Amino acid sequence: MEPVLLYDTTLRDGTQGENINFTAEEKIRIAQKLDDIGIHYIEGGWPGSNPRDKKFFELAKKVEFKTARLTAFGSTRRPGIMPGDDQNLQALLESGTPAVAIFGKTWDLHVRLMSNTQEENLSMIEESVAWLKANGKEVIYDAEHFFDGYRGNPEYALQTLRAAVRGGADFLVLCDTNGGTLPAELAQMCKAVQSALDGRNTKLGIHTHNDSALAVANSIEAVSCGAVMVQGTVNGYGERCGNADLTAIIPILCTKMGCPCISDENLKKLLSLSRFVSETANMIPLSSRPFVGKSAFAHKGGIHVSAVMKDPRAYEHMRPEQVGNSRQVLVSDLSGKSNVEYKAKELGVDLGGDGNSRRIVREIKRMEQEGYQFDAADGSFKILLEKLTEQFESAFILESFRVTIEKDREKPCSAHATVKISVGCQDEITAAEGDGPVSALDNALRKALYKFFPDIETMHLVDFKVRVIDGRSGTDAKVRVLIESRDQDNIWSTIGVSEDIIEASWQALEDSFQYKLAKQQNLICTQKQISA
Ligand SMILES: CC(=O)SCCNC(=O)CCNC(=O)[C@H](O)C(C)(C)COP(=O)(O)OP(=O)(O)OC[C@H]1O[C@@H](n2cnc3c(N)ncnc32)[C@H](O)[C@@H]1OP(=O)(O)O
Ligand SMILES: CC(=O)C(=O)O
Repeated sequence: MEPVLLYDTTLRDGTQGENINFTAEEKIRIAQKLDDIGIHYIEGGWPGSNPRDKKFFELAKKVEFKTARLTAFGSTRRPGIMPGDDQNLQALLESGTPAVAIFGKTWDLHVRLMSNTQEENLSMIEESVAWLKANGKEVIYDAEHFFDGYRGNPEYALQTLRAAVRGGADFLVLCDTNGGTLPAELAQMCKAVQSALDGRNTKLGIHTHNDSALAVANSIEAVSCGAVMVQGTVNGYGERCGNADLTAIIPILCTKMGCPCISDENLKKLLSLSRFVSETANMIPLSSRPFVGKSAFAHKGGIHVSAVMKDPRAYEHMRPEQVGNSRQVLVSDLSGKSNVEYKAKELGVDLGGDGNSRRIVREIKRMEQEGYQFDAADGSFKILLEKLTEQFESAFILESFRVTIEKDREKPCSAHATVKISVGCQDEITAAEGDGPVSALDNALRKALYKFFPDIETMHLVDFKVRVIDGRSGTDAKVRVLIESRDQDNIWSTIGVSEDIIEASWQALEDSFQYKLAKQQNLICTQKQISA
């Protein structure tokens, strides 16, 4: 199969997605990551559109890209003027990139919408491409609405492509702009283009949108039909339902189609690229995203885990490490002993025999029926395993706590907590305030523990989620509290369940501190073992 070139448009079409926004500096950082993974073309933005994209191309002049050709995006000239008089085309030259991409109209309906004539549209395409070529650019011609245009008026759609070929375009990119095309018809139309342009040396590319959830499938289909450039975005960000997701297309090409568009080493950076872009876009990474999502290789069903432990191929279509991901085993009421044994090993807990794992499975199922959800709370699960196998060593014991909330007419609520704990044979009582009751409890407990474990300072609560388990019972319903905590090395989650939200919060909070302190004790033991 001919090598396929990857064309990333995260920084242009990606930013046309709702809530996706990057500063010029962030765009540079993303471009460097894209270059680092081996993307061949990076579309940086539309310099004729806004000052931010203009600034990006100014900043990019100082960046050396290892693999990628930086590309500026724009449209054909406006009707009735010369290309040299068109500000948008001028801006493309000023961006100083080796390659440019321009889009033109393929669909006769759209030509009419512009109150343009079909002849003038053909001239706009040919002259704009020719002018950019005469100015030394590699030109990628995006045939906007190609598939809709071909469906409506195939002869005119082909004429627009021929105009781009006459202008000297290096690539003709067929765009499924509205994302409504199905793979089989897309394949037919790609083949029709190939036979209509037979003998001319223009290479075909594909640019698809995900409105029918088929952007990746359509891109892959086009490659099978001979397209040598695939356009897409990281995480599929883009206008409306998004663009073709490169985090799926790249591994499919590399591992399933015998088309190694990036090296095996670079493929391992895919998850990190995906996370970097979602982090920069301030978007929560989608767990179920194929290949790079947190759940992409997560096994919950007991039957699956039992088989995966014998041979991962049973329920994994590829090795997660190939894309930088890893296998996860989740524990829940759908677990069997295989889940528990796998997870215990991962968490470093010795279960001491088959009988124990069966007993633990029964206990998990009972507790999940009560409202616990262990696949979201590794920290509490580790503590539970240790308790059930009598290995748990409590760093502290709660003697009592008291929480009060005060509301004065004008002022916002204020919360105060008093906590009494014992550590070894010493008692400690502390009081603290907080923005709310859980924050007050957290502050009081932290203060009490600090005297014995100063390292507690490095730990912070980063997320607190409350979910009513069965809302039909009104205010008597049980609540589930999930707390996520972190220190300089780790993130862990803990859980509490009760009819009382403060009690549920305390359970999750206590587990969180116990987990941290056990981790610290383990470290001290390991260090002692090392120095001995
Ligand atoms: C399929 C795609 O994703 S194409 C990319 C779409 N992306 C964007 O639109 C984001 C960036 N866009 C912008 O910043 C602005 O729309 C600009 C600067 C390009 C143009 O702004 P304005 O001049 O105010 O025009 P406006 O956005 O209202 O309309 C677009 C104009 O471009 C014209 N146009 C559309 N496609 C093309 C084309 N391929 N070639 C030439 N002109 C075109 C339209 O006919 C319309 O012209 P009109 O103003 O004479 O009616
Ligand atoms: C060019 C482009 O972004 C499109 O047709 O969707």
